[in-house]
Amino acid sequence: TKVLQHGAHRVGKRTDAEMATWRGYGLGQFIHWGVYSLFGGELNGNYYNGAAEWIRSWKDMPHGVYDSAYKQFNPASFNATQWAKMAKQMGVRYVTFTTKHHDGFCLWPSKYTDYTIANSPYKKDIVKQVVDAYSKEGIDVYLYFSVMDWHNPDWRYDLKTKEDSAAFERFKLFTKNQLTELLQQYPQTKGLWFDGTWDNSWKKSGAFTDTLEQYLKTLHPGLIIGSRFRADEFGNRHVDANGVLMGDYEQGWERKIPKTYADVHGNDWDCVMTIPENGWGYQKKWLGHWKSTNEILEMTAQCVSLGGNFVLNFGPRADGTFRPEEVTIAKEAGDWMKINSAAIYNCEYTGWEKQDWGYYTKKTGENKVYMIVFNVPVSGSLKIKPAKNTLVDKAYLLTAPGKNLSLEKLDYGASFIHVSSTGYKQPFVIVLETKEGS
Ligand SMILES: C[C@@H]1N[C@@H](C#Cc2ccccc2)[C@H](O)[C@@H]1O
Repeated sequence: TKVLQHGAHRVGKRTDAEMATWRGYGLGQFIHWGVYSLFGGELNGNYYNGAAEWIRSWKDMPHGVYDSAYKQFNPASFNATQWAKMAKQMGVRYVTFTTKHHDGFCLWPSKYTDYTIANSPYKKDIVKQVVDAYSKEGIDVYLYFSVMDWHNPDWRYDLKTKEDSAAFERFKLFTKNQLTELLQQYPQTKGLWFDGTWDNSWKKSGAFTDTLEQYLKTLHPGLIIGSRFRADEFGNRHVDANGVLMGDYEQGWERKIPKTYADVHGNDWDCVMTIPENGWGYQKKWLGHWKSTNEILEMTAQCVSLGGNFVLNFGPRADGTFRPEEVTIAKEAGDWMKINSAAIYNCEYTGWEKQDWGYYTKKTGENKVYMIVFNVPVSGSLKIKPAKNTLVDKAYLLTAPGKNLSLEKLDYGASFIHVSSTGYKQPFVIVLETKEGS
């Protein structure tokens, strides 16, 4: 292993209370909202075929048109309390909200640029309203912050000249100042979700990213920052030159979910996911397939079964309203969570052999394993194979705790649980009460 000055400063998971809370969230919400929401992926009747929040980078989008659009940003229907109540009803336990995306527009009245909500017709501090409303509903708030800032003239993709370096020094100070004001003005914030850190300029600033992360954590003890923030002194991101994760959790699962537990390398992690195939900001047209509630519930179960959290993105319209599809998904997912959240909240990876019917989760610190069943075979026989030295005492539907299901012992430590083979409209949960033994 190499001796690194600016690699990971901890091997293994954080063991403090704040991180234990994060680990148990299970389900979260992402919200992408900003100037890009005004366009919804469209300009003059033509549709941008990329992610709508990247429309400023579209060759058909004159930068002047985009950069003056904030003068139309005036979300008359924005109601942070309604957003927070929709999220509460859905059963999310944390929200990640865009304070500033790649375009550089700040949804808080930053002192360090004029390109902020304070100079829009709306004027009011959106970040404050979101932080206050979600915190009031008991939902923890994390602030998304894009380091890459297309609006700031000192931003550089690479550092090739002395001028580049001089400009980027100014940019690094600007970034530190903005992060300081976010943490000081919104102290309820539990963590920062960084993005736009993939360019050479940032990869060449490993020492700075290390110092800045330590500064932010001193300013805000317990702060949670994922692996997308740092670079080590060799420009490695996420994991340092010794292969050790830099950050409090693995933050690479964007629109993808690990297949096996081995894929997460024993780290904490979350998956952030769009409802359409791609696109985080509001899109007038959802291109291609978009996920049903049952697909979203399956992704949630899959993530929790592998020790992670699932974070679903919503892209409100410029006026502050959500698409009907998003409202429906939040309601339907929430109705399922109301009945079944015991199998999602404060649950972890069981280590039991994965079966085709669905996913196992395990309540942290309890002798309870949950089967979240998505695929009942035509036989109606659900095979289970508990981990070594684990016996199943009894099995019952989460919704019918008093009625034990029949457990038929098989060879090799396996058993069948027999259920009806038809009539399921949505996933259901079976509780296995376990004890040690062979
Ligand atoms: C959380 C998501 N990260 C951002 C991105 C990206 C990206 C950048 C380069 C190549 C592919 C995807 C998206 O705009 C959204 O904010």
